[in-house]
Amino acid sequence: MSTSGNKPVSHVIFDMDGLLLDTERLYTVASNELCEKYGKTFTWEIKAKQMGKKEQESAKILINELELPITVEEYLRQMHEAQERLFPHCELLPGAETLIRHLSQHNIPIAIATGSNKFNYELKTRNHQELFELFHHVVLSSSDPDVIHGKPAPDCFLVAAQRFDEKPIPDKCLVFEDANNGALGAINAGMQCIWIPDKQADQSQLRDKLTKSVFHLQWYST
Ligand SMILES: O=c1[nH]cc([C@@H]2O[C@H](COP(=O)(O)O)[C@@H](O)[C@H]2O)c(=O)[nH]1
Ligand SMILES: [Mg+2]
Repeated sequence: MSTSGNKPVSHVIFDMDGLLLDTERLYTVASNELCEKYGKTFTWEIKAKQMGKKEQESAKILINELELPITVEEYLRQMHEAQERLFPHCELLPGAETLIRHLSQHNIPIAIATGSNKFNYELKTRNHQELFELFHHVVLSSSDPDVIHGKPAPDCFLVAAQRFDEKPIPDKCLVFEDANNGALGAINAGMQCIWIPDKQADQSQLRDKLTKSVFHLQWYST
């Protein structure tokens, strides 16, 4: 398998939120609800800083940016309450299922590297279990002791590569990401990256560093 003008890849690592699952929209619903309680406005600029981070890091960003009068623990308690209500209904994003099944049928090893934790992973994948079983492994940055720093650090991608049986070098791994932090993390890991950003993302930061940038995973579905 190769991507045009780039090095051949043997293993594929997927981000999860906003890439495979339509959960970024739900994080926004939960964050809006929380911010409104304190008379504050949640913005895309703040969200972009949070995306892909481990949840403790992400909590600190929002609390500091909006000077919320709550602790990280209280923020997480309120967010988990909203997420328990919202995530079990999340849908797959267009093209995700076709691409996952295509790679799996062709015996290309696939894994997930997400900023999420175990609790949220179970909520988000509850209705998609058969599909998520096709992944060789899943790295949950917020619950995994081997992931010290969240994206844009390379940690979760390097851990994901090491957990494939073949332990591929980073060069041979291709990452699909939606978040700026995630795409930077993949590049920092020395991997190739296809960036599928939200339409609101600031693209100037990343364009020249990436293997490819597209607006839809469906673009890759055969
Ligand atoms: O609006 C938000 N989006 C995303 C996150 C963080 O990003 C992670 C999702 O990362 P990824 O895209 O790597 O799966 C979530 O678990 C959460 O920690 C967040 O806090 N708020
Ligand atoms: Mg994402």
